[in-house]
Amino acid sequence: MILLDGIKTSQELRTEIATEVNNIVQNGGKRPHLAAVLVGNNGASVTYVNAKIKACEEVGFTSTLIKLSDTISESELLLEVEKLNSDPEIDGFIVQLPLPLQIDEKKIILSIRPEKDVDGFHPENVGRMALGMPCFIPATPAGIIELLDRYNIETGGKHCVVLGRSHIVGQPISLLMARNTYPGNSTVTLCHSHTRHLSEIVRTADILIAAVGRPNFVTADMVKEGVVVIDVGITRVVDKTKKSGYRIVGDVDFDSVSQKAAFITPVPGGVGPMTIVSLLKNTLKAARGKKA
Ligand SMILES: NC(=O)C1=CN([C@@H]2O[C@H](COP(=O)(O)OP(=O)(O)OC[C@H]3O[C@@H](n4cnc5c(N)ncnc54)[C@H](OP(=O)(O)O)[C@@H]3O)[C@@H](O)[C@H]2O)C=CC1
Ligand SMILES: Nc1nc(=O)c2c([nH]1)NC[C@@H]1CN(c3ccc(C(=O)N[C@@H](CCC(=O)O)C(=O)O)cc3)C=[N+]21
Repeated sequence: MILLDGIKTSQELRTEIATEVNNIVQNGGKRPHLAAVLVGNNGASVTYVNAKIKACEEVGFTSTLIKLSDTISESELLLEVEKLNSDPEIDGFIVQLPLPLQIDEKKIILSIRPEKDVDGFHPENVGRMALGMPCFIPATPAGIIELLDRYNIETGGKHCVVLGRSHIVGQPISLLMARNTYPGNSTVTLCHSHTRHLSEIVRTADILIAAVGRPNFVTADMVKEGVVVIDVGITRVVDKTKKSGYRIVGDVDFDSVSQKAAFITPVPGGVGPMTIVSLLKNTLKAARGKKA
């Protein structure tokens, strides 16, 4: 079994990005600038946004964190987005999801300028991705593709089973695995809560991408020998032995599944760090795009 090490791989990528930032600055260019909007103080969201800001500092980006109250109205948040849209200093920005119930996420996503939409959530970017046109690919699927690529994992002609059809993970990774470039050219089956005979389908997977958000959902009896396993799931479970009071559990029962897998991502330390570095890559691309 080979561990798909997201910490090591993302560190390599961060070093590459930092080198490019240095080149830009030495040639008189401006540092890429990412802004993140955080509404409220949901524990996981605070952790992720802080991790994104820290990653920006590491590669030499400028970053701005905009913290807003969870009682903010939709129109107030739309105004914040508009400010970022029209601020020439900002190359790209994200609005951390989920948002409070009084705010319609779709409206917010639609209001983001596609050229600054480094999350790749705007319909223009989603449509472009589906058509294989230049776009921002959402960070989590982009990170998975990068990991497969860096470990030279064969994907052509393989059966890739995706668990979960969310717009931020399951749906885009299904499209990417099916497209006609490497990594891709897989035969994709997309499963969700209405899928029948899910275990039987998973057992036929050469590549399994799990994004359901249910701890230890995939067990060893459900996978075949030699499977490549990408575990996207992140669930916090109470653990009093930890200083934080919780530990993070993936969608895959790592201890048993890793005994049958050829490659597997750990949780934490797999897809998560790749997501963050992919956001940096998108921001670098946004910064470059403006010059062209
Ligand atoms: N590592 C990273 O960078 C990231 C990790 N995550 C994590 O990935 C997980 C998934 O997140 P996200 O994609 O936002 O998921 P959502 O919660 O939006 O969607 C979950 C999907 O799983 C499906 N599902 C749920 N239960 C079952 C079941 N019993 N059988 C089959 N399908 C099921 C749902 O089906 P249906 O559509 O029918 O409801 C849905 O499509 C979470 O743990 C999240 O924290 C998310 C983003 C990034
Ligand atoms: N607009 C928006 N864009 C997102 O990209 C987005 C979002 N909203 N909302 C939530 C999900 C989730 N997500 C993660 C990012 C990093 C880790 C990550 O770094 N995970 C670490 C562990 C972090 C921890 O300690 O909790 C790891 O897996 O090693 C996890 C999850 C981005 N998302």
